[in-house]
Amino acid sequence: MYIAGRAEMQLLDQHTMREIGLPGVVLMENAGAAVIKEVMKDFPDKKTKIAVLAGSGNNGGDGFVIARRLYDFGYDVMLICCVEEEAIRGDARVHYNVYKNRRLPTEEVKDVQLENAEVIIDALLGTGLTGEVREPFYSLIKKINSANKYVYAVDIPSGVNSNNGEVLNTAVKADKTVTFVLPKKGFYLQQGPQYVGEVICTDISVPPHIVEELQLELPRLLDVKMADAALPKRPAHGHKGMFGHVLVIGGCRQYVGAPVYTAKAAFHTGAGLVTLAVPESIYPIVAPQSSECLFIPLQDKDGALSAADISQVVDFSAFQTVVLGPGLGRQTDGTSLIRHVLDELTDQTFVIDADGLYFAGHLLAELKTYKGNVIFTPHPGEMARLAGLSVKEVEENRLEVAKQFAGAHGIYLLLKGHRSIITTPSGEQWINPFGNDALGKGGSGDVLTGLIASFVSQGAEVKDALLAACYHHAHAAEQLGTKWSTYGVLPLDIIDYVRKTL
Ligand SMILES: NC(=O)C1=CN([C@@H]2O[C@H](COP(=O)(O)OP(=O)(O)OC[C@H]3O[C@@H](n4cnc5c(N)ncnc54)[C@H](O)[C@@H]3O)[C@@H](O)[C@H]2O)[C@@H](O)CC1
Ligand SMILES: [K+]
Repeated sequence: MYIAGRAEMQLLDQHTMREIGLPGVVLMENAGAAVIKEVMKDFPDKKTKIAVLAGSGNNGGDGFVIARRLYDFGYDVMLICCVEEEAIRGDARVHYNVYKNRRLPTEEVKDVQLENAEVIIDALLGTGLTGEVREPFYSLIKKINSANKYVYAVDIPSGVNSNNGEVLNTAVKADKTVTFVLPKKGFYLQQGPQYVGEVICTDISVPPHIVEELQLELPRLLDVKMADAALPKRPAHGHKGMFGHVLVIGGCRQYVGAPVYTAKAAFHTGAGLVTLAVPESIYPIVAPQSSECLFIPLQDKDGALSAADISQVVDFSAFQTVVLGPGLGRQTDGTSLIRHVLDELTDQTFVIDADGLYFAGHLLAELKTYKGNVIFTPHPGEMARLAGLSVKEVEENRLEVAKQFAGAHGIYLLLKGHRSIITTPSGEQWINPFGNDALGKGGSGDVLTGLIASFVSQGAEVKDALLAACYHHAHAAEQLGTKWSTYGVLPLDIIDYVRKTL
């Protein structure tokens, strides 16, 4: 499914109204009907007291439809029209008039008693929000959030920017957001995820194929079906040679576990063979922890990898996927190391992670001319460094920064963080809506890198490997977080869960 921002939603709505000829008031009626369908499913008892708060724009217009239809189904409704009648215009005014012509009751804003309601429906502000939330909405949103009731957001929680998820001063904290046509980008960016609750995307008769017709380049939402289709297929007659050989280069005296997590994640999820190339001083510690792997101890200098001997010691032609970076540290001459590796690679997929990215920033031109696929997996801090931006700038423009960087340097980019973004060199993008704080722990990223390498080695296209890896990594965190708690899930638990549920 695609996700859209304000301008794209306006394009889709306008196209449906102007080119197709379906009037806006019909779309609004459908939008209201879609919301009450959800409410009636969740609260079948008609005695439920429901407060609908409506603003002046089309989001408010949806609110008038919702209140009318809930009355007609026999619910105990309180419509609070939060603006002066004269401010309501266009399609919203049509539905306001319909509501009034039906002689249905409205309540004054000053009399709002949300304590009496069991359910609150927020139809104050939708995709038309600009700037900080102003009065009277600011105070109303505060009231909604402190009322401690079940809250539905109509299209988007009021106060959340639909383009980038920014919440400037306040926003409704919804339990469920019933959104129209497509989920909004803001649900998955910046503060947005903290406000949307469960997202239900509904059809209001805007034809879904017009995204392609209008040639809109929209990011997509990663879903289970996509992740399933993206998993590499394993023929029953497959042998270890068919499932690929992953090389993991990394580790230093300080970070012994990181390369182990990457290697285990790769091997335990189907790679045929995994070799760990680590500094020889930590080899005696690493080897007993990962006896399923092959080893190449490399020269080291003060407990970190020395680049000097890698070309002589490693036969790179044996590997389908090379990972560089987990636990590498910054004491090594990482730039030379990457250069040596690049000299030896022919067309293997090259995954650069963690401190590998610290050095890779100096070699973007060389990486661009490399024949094989290159994958970068930065977190926002690493992304900021690579792109020459602040973390704030990255976080405020995650989709744009990722697209620009991947395109300019010809790499596949996984921009990590809550709601990771996958970008191909040609600019296709997916947002991963799964995952939780169980992944907020050292080692999680190393596991994710191992999953990516594993799936590439088993024959998945790079984009598919990224989709499958992100989904399974995040899904494991959600499942284990529910089964236990998000406090105690460890990187090895993630590997074990993915291993058992692929
Ligand atoms: N035909 C359409 O365009 C459809 C639109 N729909 C609804 O319409 C919404 C978009 O409608 P609009 O574009 O009219 O915009 P909104 O209804 O989201 O907001 C516009 C109104 O909010 C006020 N406003 C904007 N920023 C504010 C701020 N920071 N503080 C206080 N007030 C502020 C504006 O003055 C204006 O009155 C969608 O989110 C959706 O709910 C649906 O009814 C489906 C069809
Ligand atoms: K809203």
